[in-house]
Amino acid sequence: MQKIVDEIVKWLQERVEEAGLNGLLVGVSGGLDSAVVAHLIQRAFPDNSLGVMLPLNTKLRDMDHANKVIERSGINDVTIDLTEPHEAMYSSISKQLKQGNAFNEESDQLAGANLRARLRMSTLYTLSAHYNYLVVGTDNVSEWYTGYFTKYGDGGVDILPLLEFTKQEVREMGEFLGVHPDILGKKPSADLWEGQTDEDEMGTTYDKIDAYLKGEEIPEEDKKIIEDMHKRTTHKREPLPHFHRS
Ligand SMILES: Nc1ncnc2c1ncn2[C@@H]1O[C@H](COP(=O)(O)OP(=O)(O)OC[C@H]2O[C@@H]([n+]3cccc(C(=O)O)c3)[C@H](O)[C@@H]2O)[C@@H](O)[C@H]1O
Ligand SMILES: Nc1ncnc2c1ncn2[C@@H]1O[C@H](COP(=O)(O)OP(=O)(O)OP(=O)(O)O)[C@@H](O)[C@H]1O
Ligand SMILES: [Mg+2]
Repeated sequence: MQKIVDEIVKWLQERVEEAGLNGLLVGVSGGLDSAVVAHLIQRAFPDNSLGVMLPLNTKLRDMDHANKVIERSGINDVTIDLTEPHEAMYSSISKQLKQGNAFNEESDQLAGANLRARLRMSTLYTLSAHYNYLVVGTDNVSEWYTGYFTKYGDGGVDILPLLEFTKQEVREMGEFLGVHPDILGKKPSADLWEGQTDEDEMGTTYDKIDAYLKGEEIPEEDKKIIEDMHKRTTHKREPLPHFHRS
């Protein structure tokens, strides 16, 4: 694990040098993926890395976990509360839709949820321009393959150090880096709505996705869910379709 960590740290340093910028930042949620990235970028740039906490009706437990990440990694930090901006933007869009089309709490849950991820992205890029830092993404291969991220939200980043690692490998890296056991053991969640967990929403588990990606046999129904997700989200992984002049 030491070798992989050293290689990622060097790769991060090279990306910053190549870009001619000063350092790196990441959104710290209190979840595992961003915890691992926070530790890695702190190692790459001890004085020029930033963990950004962006609560949005965030539960105390997750704030506590995010603070543990900041403490244990030793990364510089900033907190910007997005609860009010999200409420203002969501209700304003809803009000200005034509009558009868206004957002409905239930059916537009996903629209409001994805707006959270995109507000976080906008905030990270505002800080990125201020500090001259690259925005580091946290996607692992399991999320990437299934497209389980918001296009231009948490998927809107500059570089992806964990893209070739499964969720289980990210957990092992977290153990090695000294991520708090409460974070290593908790259920992955996008926290886009109350009680959301990745595995409930997807209808399959990271263990099954990881096994599928390693070419192992998994139950037919899980295989179908994974393949359907992959197909439906192809557009998120491809270059933008554009019209070709004849
Ligand atoms: N074929 C196509 N070609 C080009 N573009 C296409 C398209 N189909 C849809 N689109 C566009 O894509 C949009 C839908 O994609 P998107 O906006 O991403 O939304 P969508 O994939 O519907 O939802 C995002 C999913 O990622 C999950 N998520 C989000 C954020 C963080 C995490 C986490 O793990 O932390 C998880 C979230 O819970 C949800 O299940 C459509 O509104 C449309 O604009
Ligand atoms: N409250 C938050 N503050 C700052 N960044 C956030 C917040 N919520 C989500 N993010 C960003 O969005 C990314 C995607 O969330 P995701 O849930 O996939 O990762 P995670 O929370 O780090 O790990 P896990 O998947 O185990 O919950 C996070 O890694 C983080 O960079
Ligand atoms: Mg999470």
